Amino acid sequence: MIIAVDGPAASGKGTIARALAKHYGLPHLDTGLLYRAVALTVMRLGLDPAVEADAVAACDFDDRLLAEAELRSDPVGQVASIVSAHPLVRASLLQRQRRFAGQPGGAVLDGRDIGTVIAPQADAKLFVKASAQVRARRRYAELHAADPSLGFDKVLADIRARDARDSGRATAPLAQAPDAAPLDTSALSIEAAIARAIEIVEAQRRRGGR
Ligand SMILES: Nc1ncnc2c1ncn2[C@@H]1O[C@H](COP(=O)(O)OP(=O)(O)O)[C@@H](O)[C@H]1O
Ligand SMILES: Nc1ccn([C@@H]2O[C@H](COP(=O)(O)OP(=O)(O)O)[C@@H](O)[C@H]2O)c(=O)n1
Repeated sequence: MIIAVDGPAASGKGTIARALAKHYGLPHLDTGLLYRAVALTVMRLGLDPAVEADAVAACDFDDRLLAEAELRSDPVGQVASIVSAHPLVRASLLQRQRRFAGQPGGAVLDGRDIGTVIAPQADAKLFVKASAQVRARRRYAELHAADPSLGFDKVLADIRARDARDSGRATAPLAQAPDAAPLDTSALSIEAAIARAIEIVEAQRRRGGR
C-alpha cells in the first residue's frame, strides 16, 4: 500500500506519516529532507539558491547530510523552498522518491507533491492542514529551543512566505490532489489527528477494494 501525505509547513504531516508507517509496518520517507539537503549544500558551498544551475549542482548531495540536525533549521527551510521551485531540481530528486514509493509492499511518503506528482496512483492520500497561526506556534515551540533569538513573528512570517512560494510555483505546487482527503489538525491533539488519519486510510482502502 502506498500512502501519500501532503500539506504545508508544520501542519503535522510528518507526525502523521510516521505514525501511519508504524501502524501499517511500512517504510517512511520525509521528502522535505531531500530539498533541505540540497538547500544546506547550496548554503555550505556559497552558491545562490535562486540560480537553477547552482541548485542543480547541489542535488548530488552527500546522504550523510540527511542525519544532520541543522537540516531542520528555519533558514534551511526557507532556502529549501527556493531551490525546490526549480524544475531541474525537482526532476533530479524525482526518481529517488518514485523508487521509494514503488518498493514491494509499499511505503508512506510525506511532502508537497506526493499525491499529485510522485505517486498519483497512491492507495490513500491525505492533505494535512492547519491555520498559519497554529502551525507557527508549533514550529516556534520546536525551533525556539535550538535558537532562542528566533521570535514568534519571524516564524509566522517565514511560514507565510514559504506557503506562498510553495503554492505559487509553476512546477508541482503545493496543492490538494482531487482524490485526497483533507485533514485539518488545527484543533486536534496529535493522538486525535493520528486516529483520524488511520480512519481516512481505512475508508480509502475500502473504497479502492484493498
Ligand atoms: N495535532 C497536533 N497537535 C499539536 N502539535 C502537533 C500536532 N501535530 C504535530 N504537532 C507538532 O508540531 C510540530 C510540527 O509537526 P510535523 O509533523 O513535524 O509537521 P510537518 O511535517 O507538517 O512540518 C512538531 O513539533 C509536532 O510534534
Ligand atoms: N515533496 C516536497 C517536499 C518539500 N518541498 C520543499 O521543501 C521545503 C521543506 O519541506 P519540509 O517538508 O521539510 O518542511 P516542513 O513542512 O517540515 O516545514 C518546502 O517548503 C518545499 O518548498 C517540496 O517542494 N516538495
